Amino acid sequence: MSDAMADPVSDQRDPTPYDALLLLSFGGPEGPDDVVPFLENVTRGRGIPKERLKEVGQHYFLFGGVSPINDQNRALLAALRKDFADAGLDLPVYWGNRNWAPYLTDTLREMVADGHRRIAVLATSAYASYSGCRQYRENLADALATLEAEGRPLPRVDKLRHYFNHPGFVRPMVEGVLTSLAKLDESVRAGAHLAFTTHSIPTSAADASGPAGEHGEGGAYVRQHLDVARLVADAVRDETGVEHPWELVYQSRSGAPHIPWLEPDICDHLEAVHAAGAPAVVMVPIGFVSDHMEVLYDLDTEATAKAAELGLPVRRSATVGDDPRFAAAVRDLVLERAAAERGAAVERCALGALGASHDLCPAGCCPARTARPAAAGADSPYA
Ligand SMILES: CC1=C(CCC(=O)O)c2cc3nc(cc4[nH]c(cc5[nH]c(cc1n2)c(C)c5CCC(=O)O)c(CCC(=O)O)c4C)C(CCC(=O)O)=C3C
Ligand SMILES: [Fe+2]
Repeated sequence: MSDAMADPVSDQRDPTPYDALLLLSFGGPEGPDDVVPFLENVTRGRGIPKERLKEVGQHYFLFGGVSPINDQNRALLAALRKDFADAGLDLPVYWGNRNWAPYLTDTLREMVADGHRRIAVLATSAYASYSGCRQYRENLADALATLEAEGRPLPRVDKLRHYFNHPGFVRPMVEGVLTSLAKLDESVRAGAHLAFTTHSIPTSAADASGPAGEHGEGGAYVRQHLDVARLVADAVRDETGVEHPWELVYQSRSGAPHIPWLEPDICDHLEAVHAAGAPAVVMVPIGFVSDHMEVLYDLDTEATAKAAELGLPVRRSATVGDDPRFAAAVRDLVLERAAAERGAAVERCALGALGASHDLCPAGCCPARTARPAAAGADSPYA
């Protein structure tokens, strides 16, 4: 691995002003009876067609009604606690979800009861966009509003910056691609294409993602993913000496068919590169932090079946999950933000062309279709 990929986690350990870290995630069902209520939570007020919901419910039932995402977050929680303890960083870590137990509001209430008032928040989404950033901020505002209505003291919550280009996020993915390439038959390995995938979102949401006017078509969402794809592809080339053709493609589209979403879809892409003579493909889910249902169903089940039908050898590379380098990156992000909040000089660690993302989302960043209160940004109604 090149020096530029070296891990620059600082050796300092002062989390002041933070007194706790909250791991904020999506949540998922843990048994067949959870599936429908979970989907109702996810889609409340979002106008997703009934047919799509039935179909997505089937994805979960295929796996016994259990999403792997909660166990993956439990593993990440353990990895964070171990990393912090090993580094001598004394900062308790809690976990709460947007759509399933443990619910964010319950966790935040517990944190306040435990005396925490200044909370750093890590969302399990590395990129800008309404779904990956502002929606989590809206959930934080909702939770704060509930605590306020209950007459409890309100903590201050600071969402840590987007970490798509942090080496602790990028480097494990590079290794994942190398592992997947090694598993391909030697006869097809050198010619293998890399298909970087992320969640499709409406093109209007992509165009509006990030601070208004700072990014062109596709917005911060597409630019950030392109930057990561290029970083991973370049690092793989440096390691193997082979220039693998690559493209950024999309998966998990929902919503009404007449509304444009980001394309091409991974399955259409597999067809296209197969027709163009690609001997094999490695699917690289750079848009996700763990191998949850969108990876397990949309890539490992659906896209893999499509490839089999085409006779195209495919592999799917691992997401970062609970990789210790990712846990160390989270520590780095906490300490970086803590120093910034204290007014101290900070060294921000970021690879690629875009630089480190902002700490505080500016007003109107990643706008919602209908404006709602969002915490942890310049337009937050909370301190
Ligand atoms: C950008 C993005 C991420 C990545 C960032 C992040 O991680 O936050 C993400 C993650 C996830 N999405 C997930 C599940 C679902 N997403 C849905 C619906 C939607 N996602 C969207 C976007 C994203 N989603 C959008 C624009 C919609 C349309 C409705 C709307 O505008 O809100 C639906 C409804 C059915 C359907 O339409 O598919 C489900 C069930 C799970 C859990 C998986 C598990 O259980 O293991 C995870 C991690
Ligand atoms: Fe989603």
